[in-house]
Amino acid sequence: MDPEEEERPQFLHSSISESFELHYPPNFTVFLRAPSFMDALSQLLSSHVPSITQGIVLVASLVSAVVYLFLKTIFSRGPVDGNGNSIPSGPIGLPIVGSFPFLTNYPELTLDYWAKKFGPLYSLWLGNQLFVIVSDPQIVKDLMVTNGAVFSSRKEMFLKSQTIFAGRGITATPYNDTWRKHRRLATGWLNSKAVESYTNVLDYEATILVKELYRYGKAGAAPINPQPHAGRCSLNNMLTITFGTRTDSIDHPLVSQALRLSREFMNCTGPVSNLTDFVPLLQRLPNYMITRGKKLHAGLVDTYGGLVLDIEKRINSGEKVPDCLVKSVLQVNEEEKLDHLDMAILCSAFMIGGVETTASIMQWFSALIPAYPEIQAKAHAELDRVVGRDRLPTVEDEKNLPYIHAIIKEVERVHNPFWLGTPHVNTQDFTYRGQFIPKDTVLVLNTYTMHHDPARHPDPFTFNPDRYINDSTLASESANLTNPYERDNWMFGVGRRICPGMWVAEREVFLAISRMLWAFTMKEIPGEPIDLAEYDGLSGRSPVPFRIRMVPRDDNVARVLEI
Ligand code: HEM
Repeated sequence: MDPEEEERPQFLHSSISESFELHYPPNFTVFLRAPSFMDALSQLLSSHVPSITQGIVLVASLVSAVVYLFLKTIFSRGPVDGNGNSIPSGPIGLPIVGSFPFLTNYPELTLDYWAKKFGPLYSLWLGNQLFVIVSDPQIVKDLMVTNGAVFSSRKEMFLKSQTIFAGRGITATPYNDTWRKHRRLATGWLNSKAVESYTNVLDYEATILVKELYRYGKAGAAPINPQPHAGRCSLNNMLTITFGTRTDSIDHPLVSQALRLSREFMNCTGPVSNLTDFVPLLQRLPNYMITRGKKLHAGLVDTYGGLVLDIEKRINSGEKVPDCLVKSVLQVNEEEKLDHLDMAILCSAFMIGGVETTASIMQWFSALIPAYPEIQAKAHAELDRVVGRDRLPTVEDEKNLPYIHAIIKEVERVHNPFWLGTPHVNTQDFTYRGQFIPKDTVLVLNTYTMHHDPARHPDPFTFNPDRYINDSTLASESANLTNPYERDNWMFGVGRRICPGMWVAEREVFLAISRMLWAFTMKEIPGEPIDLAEYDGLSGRSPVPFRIRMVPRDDNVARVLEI
């Protein structure tokens, strides 16, 4: 490692960047450490830019930077309201692309750095789009909950909303009647009462998960990567709820197909990751990201639209089809007036929103926990006391397992799959504490900063489940606390767009994690360190592949699992 780099504090400002008077974040050091402008440019193009077209735009923007620095002293950085209140302060950014080049790798670190510099409400430009970054629970509540009628829309992003979801899909639709209809249909299948009706499915899949980990890990004798197994567990839950079907092994073709589609979605649609979304010119030029978006759209419609057609055919031929989202929506379709594409995209939103997310928490748990034998020992003691060794933990046990509950909350705090949530948009001009937020601003929930706030979570970079030991709330209860500083974490978002899948997700994750802990001692493999800093996915994060040893705790495991 470069000794200079070793000594440099993570977020130290470079004197060169200071002299440019721009607010360069840490990943701008790619320029500062390069021997020449051309080297820097080629590094930028190779490491940060997904297509040549975007590269050309970046070159143009760099060449005009000098002119811009001069002009910026003449022009203000954003609009003002009728009373002269201006938009929140923030980094100046580059011409044309704004702050985009600083946000491509680990955007949460850059946004956290700027939150410390500009405060809990700051703005930045990406291309022609204004963003406001919110990093304080009270401000989040004031804007996105108390003023939820204003701050609950979505920006129709070119790639995610228009290309991949074709203007449909609950996650990406603006705050309008189409969204209300899709949200009503979704919550009908995801509310707490509905979850009770299919908890047996979640229970079954969690048991299968543990059996598979036992079998593929050869009862602790062989190293295992738990990721595909966690992925299939989440996938089967969503397949059953949505289509009344499931896969029978990780080798089933639908497993790789569904996980590939979810991963590609996560890689194409980070809230701040596509220059194509913010530079209209790029939307008219041949562009690698557009090709990927179109291919992904076709893949989703083929796969999930195909499953919808299959159910429709079976119903029409008089076959008995298990209860599921698609069946119930088809039955009321006369009045709901959803066409085939609507159905395909609604189902895609379930399969994307409900698979990589819960699987990600199980994966981060499996990647983290081997490094903490003392935490596992405490969890084992609690499980043995409350559940014993003759059965698996069940949903009914959860309230009596505060330490397991706390471990899960702590994993979610340190490894939220969505550091930047799914951004909201305001449908009216709004002035908050003397700062102007014009209509159509994109609001990003900066959960990385909030989850690492030392005032709320002392010693925030330490994995310490004890910090949640007295918090018995479910995620849905915690999200409704009057004092937003007491909320457990911000993983499920906020306000009227809060994740409608949180009841099913929480139950699914509890069953999987409590059973893994009940069955195994999870161990690191000597010489195979697990990388917790790197991750896959721009919008939803999962750990990069790793292997561990999952050693059955005793002979009761095989007996109870009937292996
Ligand atoms: C650990 C698991 C999960 C996490 C971390 C998660 C996170 C999120 C987040 C951050 C949002 C955006 C909220 C906002 O706009 O403020 C969201 C929305 C959504 N989630 Fe989840 N989610 C999870 C599981 C699920 C599951 C199991 C489903 C089931 C289908 C689901 C379905 C949805 C849908 C449909 C939306 C769109 C809501 C809307 O725009 O109105 N999610 N989720």
